[in-house]
Amino acid sequence: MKRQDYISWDEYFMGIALLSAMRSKDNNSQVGACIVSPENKILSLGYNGMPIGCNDDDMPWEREGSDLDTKYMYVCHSELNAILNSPNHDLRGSRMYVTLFPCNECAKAIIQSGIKELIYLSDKYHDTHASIASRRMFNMTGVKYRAYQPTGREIKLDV
Ligand SMILES: O=c1[nH]c(=O)n([C@H]2C[C@H](O)[C@@H](COP(=O)(O)O)O2)cc1CO
Ligand SMILES: [Zn+2]
Repeated sequence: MKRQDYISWDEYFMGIALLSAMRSKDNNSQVGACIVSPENKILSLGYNGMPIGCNDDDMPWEREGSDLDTKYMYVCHSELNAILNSPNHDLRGSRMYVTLFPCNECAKAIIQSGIKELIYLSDKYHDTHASIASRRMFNMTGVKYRAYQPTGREIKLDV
């Protein structure tokens, strides 16, 4: 009989999204994304970070202050990074695992790239206009979205 204690596809890909998030330099929100084909092959990964060539040590990571001195002006969201990192750029019909529900800007990129399903972990900005706008666009365009169902399984990495 086959082994029964294996992790599901959802646990596998959300786990990889969480691992990707651990690369983030953001001290408040670490976000990771994993894009997967209908055949369950990983197409791309991303996490929130500064654009390539912008030195992490020279960029602001603050949340407050004058616009130009906050991270928001510069940081590239995990979802956009995952979309832009995909080698062949054909994401039609794929699904995205992301550790935080996407903002409206990422929602636009998700829709335009043909991603058809979104599985998210945290929804901590559920009531913000950005999240409301994302849901509005997903509903209109038929992009399915669902909250990841935690299994309670602890996955420990000791490397
Ligand atoms: O969908 C998202 N994807 C994503 O990568 N981010 C990033 C941008 C910032 O680095 C951080 C949000 O910062 P904060 O939670 O401190 O406002 O998370 C934020 C969102 C949603 O706000
Ligand atoms: Zn975003």
